[in-house]
Amino acid sequence: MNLGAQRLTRRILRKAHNWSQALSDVNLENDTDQICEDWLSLVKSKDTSSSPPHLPDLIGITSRKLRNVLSKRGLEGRTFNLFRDLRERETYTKEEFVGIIEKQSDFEQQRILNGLVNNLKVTDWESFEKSCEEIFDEVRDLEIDQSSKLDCSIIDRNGKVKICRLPDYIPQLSEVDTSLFAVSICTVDGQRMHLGDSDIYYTMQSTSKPYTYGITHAALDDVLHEFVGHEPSGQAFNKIILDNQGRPFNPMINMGAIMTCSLVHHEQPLSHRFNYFLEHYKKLTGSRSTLSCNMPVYKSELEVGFMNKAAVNYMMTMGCWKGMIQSEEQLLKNLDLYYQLCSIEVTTEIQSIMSACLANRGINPITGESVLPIRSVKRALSLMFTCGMYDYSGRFAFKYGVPAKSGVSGVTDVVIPGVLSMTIYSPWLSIHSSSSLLGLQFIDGFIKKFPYHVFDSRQYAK
Ligand SMILES: NC(=O)CC[C@H](N)C(=O)O
Repeated sequence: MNLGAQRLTRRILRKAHNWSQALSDVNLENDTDQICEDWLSLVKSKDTSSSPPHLPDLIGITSRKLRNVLSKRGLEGRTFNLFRDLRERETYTKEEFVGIIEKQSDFEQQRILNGLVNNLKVTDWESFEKSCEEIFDEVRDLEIDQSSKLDCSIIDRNGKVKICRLPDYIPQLSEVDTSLFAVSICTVDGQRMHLGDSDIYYTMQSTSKPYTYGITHAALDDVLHEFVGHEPSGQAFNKIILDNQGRPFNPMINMGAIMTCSLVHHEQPLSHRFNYFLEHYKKLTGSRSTLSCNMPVYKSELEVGFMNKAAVNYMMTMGCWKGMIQSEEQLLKNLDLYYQLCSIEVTTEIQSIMSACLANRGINPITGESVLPIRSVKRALSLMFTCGMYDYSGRFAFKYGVPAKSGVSGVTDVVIPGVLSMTIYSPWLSIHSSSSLLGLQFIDGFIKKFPYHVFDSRQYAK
């Protein structure tokens, strides 16, 4: 957090810093009955070596009570360091409790306070969650008629038949459990919701592209656009095509993403370059645990990615690297790096935090860390809006009006700037959009229910 933001946070904290008042809700969170029961069993227990405490002393604040209040508002206990410092069974007086809260970082204290006074992006979390669950259940129950290992048809929410297929051009991607379906949502205040198989790992594929772009843009600024454009191509993601200045059309399609990731630290060993991206990806997840590649998927792409090989050869022939690359070995290293980024494994729980950084000006809503500069986030979101869904981007923007990015593993990231992000995963791809059909269906239900289409003026109404 920069100095200005820290000062501001402190000021807000001091002003609203009546913890006693803020915590009154927690006290009302009535589990007094449980405490009485515990007390009675203590009194009745045979252990008379120490006299039982007075009942009123026990009716204080517990970690569990605070956790419950925050979780009803979408703030998960596991995202706070505070709960590591609090003992589960102990009951604290308000003063003791406040003392422990005040040991946490300013950012965390602000999050706790926001949770307690419900100063959050989604104020009626419980009904929001219920609506999302209803949409999720409706989409999960859509009729799927599987005609072969790779093909199926699905009757969508509007009763239309949609033909779907698994992306067998990367053989490992078709070796998947097609019944998987997961949605995770994360608001800019770090309120989170997970539905379905949200702890199952999949590879990010093209949903890595906005992050790779943001990280590269942060390092190189608009110089990067000397090598890659910003127009939608109107073509499939793997089409071999350059714009009228001889650049890949944009960083959201394969050619553009290969070019983008090749530009930073290109003189360094591949291991260093991969690690550079990985470290940034990790900060976006806000987690201390490592991220890694799915080896079979990575190898599968290397083995059979003939279109991408043709694409880099074509770009080389056309001088797209402007002399930066001299040999075939250097050329293929860039493709290798691109494949590594596509094969990074995440769950929707993890990825929704990454996309929430894009919704939140580049700041991780869980850790408070500023991971990407706002100017790079702005550009990444514009590109997602106009080019993120490949040759379906225009129709998607028209219908749903939100920045989004899809990947052939069946994942879709949606960002509603200043509000929330969602990551949806389900492997069946609509043959029209190369995007997850159930993902599109969830978005359809969500945007019909909540007016987040950028041109839906209801969301700006006072
Ligand atoms: N649309 C995608 O997700 C494509 C990514 C995939 N790794 C490829 O290069 O073809």
